[in-house]
Amino acid sequence: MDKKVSFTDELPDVTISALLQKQNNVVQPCVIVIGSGISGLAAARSLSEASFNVTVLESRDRIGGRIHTDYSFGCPVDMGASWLHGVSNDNPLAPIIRRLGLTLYRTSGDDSILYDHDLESYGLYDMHGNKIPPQLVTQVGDAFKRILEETEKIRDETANDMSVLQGISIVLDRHPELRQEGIAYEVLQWYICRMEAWFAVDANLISLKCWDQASEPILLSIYKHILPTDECLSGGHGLMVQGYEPVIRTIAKDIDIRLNHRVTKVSRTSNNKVIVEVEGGTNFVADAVIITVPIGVLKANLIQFEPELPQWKTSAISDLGVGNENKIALRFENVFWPNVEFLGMVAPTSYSCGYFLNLHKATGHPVLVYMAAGNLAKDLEKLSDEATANFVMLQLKKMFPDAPDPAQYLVTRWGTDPNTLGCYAYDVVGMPEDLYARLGEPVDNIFFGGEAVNVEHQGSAHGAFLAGVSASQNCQRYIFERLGAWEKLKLVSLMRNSDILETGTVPLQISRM
Ligand SMILES: Cc1cc2nc3c(=O)[nH]c(=O)nc-3n(C[C@H](O)[C@H](O)[C@H](O)COP(=O)(O)OP(=O)(O)OC[C@H]3O[C@@H](n4cnc5c(N)ncnc54)[C@H](O)[C@@H]3O)c2cc1C
Repeated sequence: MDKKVSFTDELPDVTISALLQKQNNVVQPCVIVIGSGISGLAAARSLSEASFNVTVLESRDRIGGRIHTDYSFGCPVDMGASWLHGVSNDNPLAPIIRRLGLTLYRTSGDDSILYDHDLESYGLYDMHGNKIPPQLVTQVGDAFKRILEETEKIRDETANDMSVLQGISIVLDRHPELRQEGIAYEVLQWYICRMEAWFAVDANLISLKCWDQASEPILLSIYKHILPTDECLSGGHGLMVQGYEPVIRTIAKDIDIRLNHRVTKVSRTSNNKVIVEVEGGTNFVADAVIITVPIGVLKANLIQFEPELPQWKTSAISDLGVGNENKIALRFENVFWPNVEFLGMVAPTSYSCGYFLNLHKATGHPVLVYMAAGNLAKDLEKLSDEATANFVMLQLKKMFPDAPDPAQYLVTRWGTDPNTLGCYAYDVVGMPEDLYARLGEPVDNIFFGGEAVNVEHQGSAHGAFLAGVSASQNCQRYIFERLGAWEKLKLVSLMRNSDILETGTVPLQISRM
């Protein structure tokens, strides 16, 4: 990772003793980071290692944001991010995972997302509890692959954008042989449901034109047999067996983090400072600010800017979509389900399909995690936790009529949680293609990090991490350019090597190859 290297070119030619004489008079530059998700923490860590004075302001009473490992079941259960996408040393999170000796359970050895879990490790059922023959699942999967391939042609043919669902519909008109009937149709809906879960939005809302540009690793993953995958992180997808929390704690170590500090306003002053106002009236003054709050929070204008952000920035914020995905985790006293990674229900619409991640297979704990995305995720947030758990149990009982009640359950509400207001960014039909890049552009001494700023890996933990490091580097460069020669020298003399970004030789621990 490119870090701190370019600054030293601008140093004055001095002796160490002269430097030491001057050192005590130099004030370290001060930066505020808003948000203690993985992006904000990565930014803060990188600034701190570069000897900047950094304070993180976090609205919640916990760190981690959309990475949240819950321990109330007596075992770690990730209610936000749970997979490492790209189980390889190229993944920027690999050095931390390796150093902590965390285990990854690889649900897929390749980079696909639709076929990211071996088909033999799925148990698919219809609404009446009948198991779907695996050959049929494979056969419909092959048809779905062809359909996706054909949608690419539609995109190349048409100047105007359309939704992925419209693209699929045109393909099926042109290629009646790819249409599915009866139970095969329901299996196709289940594949669409899985795709929608990845994007966290229904297929009628995803832009056909942009989904490879903005969600490039995702599309390449979908088209793994069709398009080259050289820009994807390789290594497939691995579940964090001990949960993501240790990674968060490691990045956050020794950083000045103020919990329960909800930022309401960011003002730029005429003397190049920023004033960051927190609910309750406290003000923090700094040389720069890095904003890493979720795109949903920015879209809802929960932070006021003085002067207002320029139009190119506000339009990027409003034009990006934000999807939703919720998890409902159920802990049982005993395991009564088969030893597969995923249990899925097929149905006549993708909305009514569903699936459970079987944590027992990966971690040994008797836990199933239901995942709902798009409109279903939104609708579930209208219910109480108890009603949501009941709904999920009804789904489970379609497959296993004798399923007992869970001993405990957990329900997320990422869409209505005011600290998140959505799951992660997606491309809305008909919008410009440079939104992620614009979102990441600084406005003077206001810098932007967060998942939605990463042009290549948005919607991921490693993408958010990289966006934080990148925002920190831009911020450092900005401040460094404005320092006098002695301040520069002081700063460089204090910089230390990163203890978390280092690349070691310890291999990643993968429990399933
Ligand atoms: C259900 C779900 C499943 C996912 N699964 C995966 C997965 O398996 N693998 C993967 O790689 N990625 C996954 N992701 C995506 C991944 O979790 C995110 O991309 C990443 O965690 C985002 O990090 P971030 O730092 O950008 O934002 P966040 O983690 O959201 O951090 C932003 C922080 O800002 C705080 N904040 C908000 N408003 C304010 C305010 N006004 N003042 C101060 N602080 C504020 C928030 O409380 C939060 O702590 C998933 C996400 C969800 C929701």
